[in-house]
Amino acid sequence: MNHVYTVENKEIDVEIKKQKISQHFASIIEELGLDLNDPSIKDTPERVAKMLVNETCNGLFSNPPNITTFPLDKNTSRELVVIENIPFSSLCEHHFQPFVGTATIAYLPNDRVMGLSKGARVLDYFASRPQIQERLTNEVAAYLYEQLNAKGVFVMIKAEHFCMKVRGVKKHQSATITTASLGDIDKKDVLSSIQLAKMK
Ligand SMILES: Nc1nc2c(ncn2[C@@H]2O[C@H](COP(=O)(O)OP(=O)(O)OP(=O)(O)O)[C@@H](O)[C@H]2O)c(=O)[nH]1
Ligand SMILES: [Zn+2]
Repeated sequence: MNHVYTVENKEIDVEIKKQKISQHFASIIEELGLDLNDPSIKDTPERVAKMLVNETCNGLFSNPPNITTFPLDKNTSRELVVIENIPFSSLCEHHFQPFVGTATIAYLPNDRVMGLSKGARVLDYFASRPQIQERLTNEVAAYLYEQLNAKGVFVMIKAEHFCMKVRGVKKHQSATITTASLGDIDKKDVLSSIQLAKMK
């Protein structure tokens, strides 16, 4: 297996990255006064490094997914496509605590439609890096807008931040909603589509 990836023209050896992060995290554990020889803790530096590189920060060490698209023919709707309630988790760059929620992705096709799963793949890719929610919202919208050659793209994210739940202000119930609209799309049309679909 090749462990060297080229991201934005930079070669990254993820195995070396994991080793270095593991060493740094071992220092943090030691500094906290915990026993690195404890059988339950001894592999924690490696576990944390593996989690960061392979999972929660993997978007820093990999390239964005390819988007499968299909040409629009004369029998295919050219109207708004809305994919709602896509769950995700990401990492707040201020405290390295998770933020967790759902996204709604909508686009107005131009000449192609997107494979439906690809919106969720793009969300997961950009979510896998430390950041703020506003940037995540905009990155997902910008990537889809460019890749789909869409008339317009709208992304809405609703998330709970653990940095606000388990520490700091400790506001367990609050959620943050962020939106990004690019091109020719009216967020009111997206929201009324969602409302219409809920009507019995
Ligand atoms: N805009 C934005 N702010 C965020 C996000 N995630 C965390 N924050 C905020 O970033 C701010 C960092 O503030 P600081 O004052 O530097 O950090 P702090 O002293 O730990 O702040 P408290 O969380 O209030 O204890 C906090 O208000 C967080 O709630 C995000 O996704 N978007
Ligand atoms: Zn946060």
